Amino acid sequence: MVPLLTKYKAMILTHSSSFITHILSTSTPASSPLHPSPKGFIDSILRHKFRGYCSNRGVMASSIKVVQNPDTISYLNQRQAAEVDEILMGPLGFSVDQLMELAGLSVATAIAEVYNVKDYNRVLTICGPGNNGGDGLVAARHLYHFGYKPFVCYPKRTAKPLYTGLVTQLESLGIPFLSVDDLPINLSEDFNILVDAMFGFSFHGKYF
Ligand SMILES: NC(=O)C1=CN([C@@H]2O[C@H](COP(=O)(O)OP(=O)(O)OC[C@H]3O[C@@H](n4cnc5c(N)ncnc54)[C@H](OP(=O)(O)O)[C@@H]3O)[C@@H](O)[C@H]2O)[C@H](O)CC1
Repeated sequence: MVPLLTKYKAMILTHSSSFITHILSTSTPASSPLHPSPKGFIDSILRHKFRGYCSNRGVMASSIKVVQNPDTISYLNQRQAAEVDEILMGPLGFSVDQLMELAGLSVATAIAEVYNVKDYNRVLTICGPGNNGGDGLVAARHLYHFGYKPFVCYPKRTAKPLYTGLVTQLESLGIPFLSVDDLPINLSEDFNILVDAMFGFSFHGKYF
């Protein structure tokens, strides 16, 4: 299961998200065709698009390197992920909401490809206060449209229109918002899938 998730993490990173999707179920998911080589996809973006762009325009991005292991898994660290976003939102002209929509849709698509909606229906998305949390709100909306039963825990909200709009869209679909106190101690009792959208590359402090 871990390699699958890591592959998707790599794929999702190409859409500027450092999302990690955690699957709580212990049973093995049904296999399904994966996107051909996420590693190749991310390599091609980083090597050709960004580096090509940067060498043309003199923008420094040479510090972006894809770390690969022999099992064709690619990783970006925190700084590299932030650097990809800076390029996307700077010289390449993508907007935050455009990237957020792609990130959330990528997460929902990855889940739908690996975990069939019949056996893995109840999805809890835990959303943090920043853009990573916004990615999670978008993912919950797409999961609903894919036939899943999403639940959202969004304890620290922001009043910015981008986020209030995402919340309104979820409320209009009747997607339940749960407080932290509503959550069971053992999440796997109530949910099949947990989407961790708490923090992305702006996390500071220590992991524990
Ligand atoms: N171009 C973009 O920025 C896009 C990014 N995308 C995704 O968003 C994240 C990065 O989003 P960002 O808003 O910069 O930050 P985070 O979501 O990682 O979190 C910032 C908030 O988290 C709080 N924070 C950080 N560390 C802690 C901590 N240890 N304890 C409590 N709270 C913490 C932080 O609070 P501050 O008080 O420090 O301000 C912020 O509120 C990126 O990874 C992508 O996944 C989108 O895809 C769209 C484009």
